[in-house]
Amino acid sequence: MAPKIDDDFVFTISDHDDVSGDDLDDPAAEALKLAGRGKKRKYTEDPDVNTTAKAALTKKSKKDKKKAKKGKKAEPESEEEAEDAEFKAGEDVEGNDDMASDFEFAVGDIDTGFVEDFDGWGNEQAAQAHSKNAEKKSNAVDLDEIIERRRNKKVPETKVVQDQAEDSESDGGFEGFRDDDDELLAEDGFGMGAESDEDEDGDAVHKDGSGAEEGDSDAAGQDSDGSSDEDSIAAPVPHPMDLEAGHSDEDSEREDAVEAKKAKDFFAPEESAAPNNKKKGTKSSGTFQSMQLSRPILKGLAAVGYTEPTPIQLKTIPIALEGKDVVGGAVTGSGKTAAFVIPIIQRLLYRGKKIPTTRVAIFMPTRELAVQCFNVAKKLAAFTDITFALMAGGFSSREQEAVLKTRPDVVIATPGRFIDHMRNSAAFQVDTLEILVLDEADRMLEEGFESQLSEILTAIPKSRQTMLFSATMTSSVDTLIRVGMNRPVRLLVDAKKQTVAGLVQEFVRLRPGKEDKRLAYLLYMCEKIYTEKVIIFFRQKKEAHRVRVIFALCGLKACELHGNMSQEQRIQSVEAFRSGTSSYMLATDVASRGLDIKNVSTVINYEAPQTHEIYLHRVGRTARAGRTGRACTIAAEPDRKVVKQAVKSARDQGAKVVSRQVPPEEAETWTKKLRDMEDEIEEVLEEEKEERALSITERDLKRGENLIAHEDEIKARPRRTWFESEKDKFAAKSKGAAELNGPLEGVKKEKKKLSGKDRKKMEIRDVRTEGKVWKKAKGDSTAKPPPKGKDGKAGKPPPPKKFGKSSRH
Ligand SMILES: Nc1ncnc2c1ncn2[C@@H]1O[C@H](COP(=O)(O)OP(=O)(O)OP(=O)(O)O)[C@@H](O)[C@H]1O
Repeated sequence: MAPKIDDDFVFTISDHDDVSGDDLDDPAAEALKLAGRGKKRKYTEDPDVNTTAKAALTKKSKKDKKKAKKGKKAEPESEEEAEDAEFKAGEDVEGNDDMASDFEFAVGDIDTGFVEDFDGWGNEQAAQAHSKNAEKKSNAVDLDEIIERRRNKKVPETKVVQDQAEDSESDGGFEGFRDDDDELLAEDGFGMGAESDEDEDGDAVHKDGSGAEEGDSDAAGQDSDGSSDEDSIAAPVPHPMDLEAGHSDEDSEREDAVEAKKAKDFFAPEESAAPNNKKKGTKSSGTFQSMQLSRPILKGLAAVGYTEPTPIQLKTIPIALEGKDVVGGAVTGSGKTAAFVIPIIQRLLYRGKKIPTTRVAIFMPTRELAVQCFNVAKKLAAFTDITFALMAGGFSSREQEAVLKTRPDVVIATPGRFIDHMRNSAAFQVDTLEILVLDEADRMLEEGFESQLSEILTAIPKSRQTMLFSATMTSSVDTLIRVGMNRPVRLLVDAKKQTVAGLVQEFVRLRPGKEDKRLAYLLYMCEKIYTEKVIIFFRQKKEAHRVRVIFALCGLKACELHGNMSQEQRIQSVEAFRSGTSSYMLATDVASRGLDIKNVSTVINYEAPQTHEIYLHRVGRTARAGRTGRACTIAAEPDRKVVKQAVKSARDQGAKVVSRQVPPEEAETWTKKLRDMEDEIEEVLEEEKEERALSITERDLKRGENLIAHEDEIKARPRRTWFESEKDKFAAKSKGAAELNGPLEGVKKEKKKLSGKDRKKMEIRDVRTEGKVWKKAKGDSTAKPPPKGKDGKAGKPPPPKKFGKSSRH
């Protein structure tokens, strides 16, 4: 795989990066090239592309930074520093990734031991490590600093904005959340009467499928600089259900019957799966104590405050303890992580200890989730001798390699980094794996991860135990078969209740013609109603960033979380939000799954997500673990279908659904404020862009210097191999995003065959050009270099691998 850094992102409609498409064969040469073109990049860099200057600047003092700005060379202060920066430069070059490729964390930075306030992140040390100072150091461009500087410079102009904010507060006063704001929704989910003229119009528009795909600009990798108000309008998109036009009820009934037959053959019946458990009767089997868990585990559970198992834990643990394959589904925040971690720990207590062996691999789709799971697992196993390793992108490969040498019992990984180690870390053998877990499994089985999973599944033993979990677990047998499971037991808890009981779902309707009020609505709600622990989801990174600027100008404390940020920035953001330093987290769907932050009071969908599944994951960030919470979706006409689905499913389970009205005068006030702020917003964005370009130039310069100084050493290093080229990865991401977000504009409404062009694209993706492979044990088929051609260059690559279909099926 090409850059090691973003191989494992959850790609949203907005997470397509600008990729060069170049496979970098020679890191040193490429770095020198980069250094040489530093100046050019200054003008070509997208401002939204992350602040990659961190690597060179990480170890630099602020003084150095200023010097560099004046055009002076920034000398490393010590040999160690030079070596460190040089090493990072080398890593960066391999990745060639302007999206945060150049900063790596030591695992120790986030492996924070034990904290009192357990929230899955275990991040007290992280908080220290990423104190304000550290934040300044790592953020090449500090948005708050820019705004502060501007404030100091232009006191009178800023005062206008502040005065207006004060006015609005005194006008309306702080209302907080009032129940009388709510009114029960009508069937269409908009609370306005399903039969009104406007609704009919709206439907007509939707049925026509008219409307441009504005929101998809990122998906096409065209995240242009020119933000406009229009960008904030949710892009009308054809709903995936529309695309299945032509499917009659009869067809789907037939399909259901076929699927039911397949399921009957594929899954083991749940009742017979855990006979021991059944015999015990419900009362005694309702506790952790009755599950025959060992004392160290019970102590671990007590330490984290888990007194009673949640329903999914109650169902899963006894079956998983028997070594059976499991497909588990339960609503968000219902404790799925512990449901697979507890039986793993219990089983490992009885492992042979003479030869340390890596026996378990747990896969997560994002780095944050890998970190989160790592911390939960360590906490639960605190009273055992079981060892864990975190192998997520964005952290130091070398540190991970060192940990792998100790053969940790459990490896918690993102697939991309796992493959990287499979190929390049001599110490890492995967043929000893006995248990495989895919968390957020439906996502992991989507196309973006297909080729990665394929490679992993062909390399690990077929005789393993396999467990799959997700809140929106697919039950498509055809999909599950690809994982090579052995008569899995399907454990669904509250499968029909797709959201938790404590969640109130709220919808704000953007009537036709008022779409440009979206941001005004958001600001009104954030200033007056939802003021603490609010996650706001955006479809586009660019929009999330722009709104962050606006929030900062309005004095609302916000942080961002999306794929344009380095790993360090992402962790800082989550920490700032968790600790309350930031009241609002402006995120893309990179944060929609799994993230477990305590006491998130509200999730706001700035634009409705494009599928019901994504809606469920997003709103699942609040009302977790039996708590209450609100989800508020600003929805326009094109979102009608997703809103309808959400309302229907909420009603079916008797959950509260309300409609919120934004007072027109408030919307007007904010619209005017935003209009007045327009110039300033653009200026801040421009200033930020300039600072970023400067930082990138500095970094490239520094990289070039380091490479010249350490050229021999760098060239002497063995070359790493990557799973996919940038192009391959981009193609896979596009497919993943299409799967996640629904098809793009122009996709025909009926299921279509692959065009020649599409087929070619897929072939290109599958036929990967691999570099030289090194350091791998004999007999490892994945490590064989491609045969050389006549000219001595790498010859035809091996044929693409298929999913590891088990012979058991
Ligand atoms: N038995 C338990 N008792 C009390 N709290 C628990 C228990 N099990 C899990 N929790 C808490 O519930 C919260 C949600 O757990 P977890 O993150 O595993 O949910 P999830 O089902 O994986 O959610 P998602 O679908 O969003 O990934 C966590 O804060 C966790 O600490």
